[in-house]
Amino acid sequence: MADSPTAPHPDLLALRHQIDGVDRELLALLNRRAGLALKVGELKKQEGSVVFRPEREAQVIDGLKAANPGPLRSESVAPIWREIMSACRALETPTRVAYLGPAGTFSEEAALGFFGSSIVKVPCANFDEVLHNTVAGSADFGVVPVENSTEGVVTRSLDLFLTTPLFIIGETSLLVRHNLLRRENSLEGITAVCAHPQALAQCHGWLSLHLPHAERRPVASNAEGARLAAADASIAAIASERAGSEFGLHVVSPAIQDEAHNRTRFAILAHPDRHPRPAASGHDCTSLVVSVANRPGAVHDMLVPLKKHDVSMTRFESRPARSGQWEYYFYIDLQGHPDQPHVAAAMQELRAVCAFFKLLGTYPIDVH
Ligand SMILES: O=C(O)C(=O)C[C@]1(C(=O)O)C=C[C@@H](O)C=C1
Repeated sequence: MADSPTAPHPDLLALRHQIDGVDRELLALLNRRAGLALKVGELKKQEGSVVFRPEREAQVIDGLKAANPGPLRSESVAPIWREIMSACRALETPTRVAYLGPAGTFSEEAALGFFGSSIVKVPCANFDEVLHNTVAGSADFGVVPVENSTEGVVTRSLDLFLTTPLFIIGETSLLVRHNLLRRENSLEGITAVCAHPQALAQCHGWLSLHLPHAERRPVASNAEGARLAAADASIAAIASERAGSEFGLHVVSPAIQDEAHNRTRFAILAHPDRHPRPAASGHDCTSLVVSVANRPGAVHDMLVPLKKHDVSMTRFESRPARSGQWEYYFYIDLQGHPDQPHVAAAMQELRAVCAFFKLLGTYPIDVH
């Protein structure tokens, strides 16, 4: 039953009074924490070391999740402390993050989810520009999508990894819900649907069923599609709810992606000259790209060191080397950190059997 505006229940008033008291205590504690982070920041400045430590943040969250007595849900712990640490980090130094813009993209959501909202946003026109800004130093970190659970790898990102001097220092994954957005709250009269090619592909089944005659028009980002839909009532966009409110559009149909559990995984990149490789956190992933000679058994030989040293492979992806010789690059994720002797030994032996070997990064596994 709805609250009566005139006579709130006396117990409700008493409970709210207690909540106000707890909030004041929390605020005092958060400020005490912020004061300590400021001191850490001073120390780091003296030592000339970097502020953002993904492995430390992962350990803080892991530790709190393990210690959480409830009733606060365990999955609430990570987002709350990510925001707290984001605010503390911002007191130490600004964190400039490049991602595929404009406002309202899933890349922006991934950047905010990973770094928290106390960041300086550097929205970019495409993935190449994200990497360029991060290499040039106009951003401290770059965020790019790597793979989607429905559509597979984001090929442009993997191809860029091959040559970039940047290093992967973190990962984050996002549940991607696509919505059909439009100025009018109806499906009538839609002549074109504008979205990023990945989003169009992830909603292929729904579009064929509900808008079979509408043109599917690929654009640079979903937010760009939303911008076009805001300017023309005959255009619909596929984008997040956030993009919808950003551009004043109706959610005509929510969650139109063909897979209910459609997730996209993003890599967080930094320049190794300005950011050290994250130390081992205890739950780490190491990403490599390798190639082997085009001869029988070469791929098998590549896997032998991993089996020998008991290193799990969590991902194995191939991309054509574009040599015209049916040669491939293999993108491999290993469980563990090169500071662990068995991982180091496996990597050393793997390197010896590879024609090409590049360490893409080592980073804490995403914690939810
Ligand atoms: O422990 C540190 O190194 C800090 O700077 C503090 C803190 C935090 O708020 O807990 C903030 C930023 C770092 O990324 C890690 C942790």
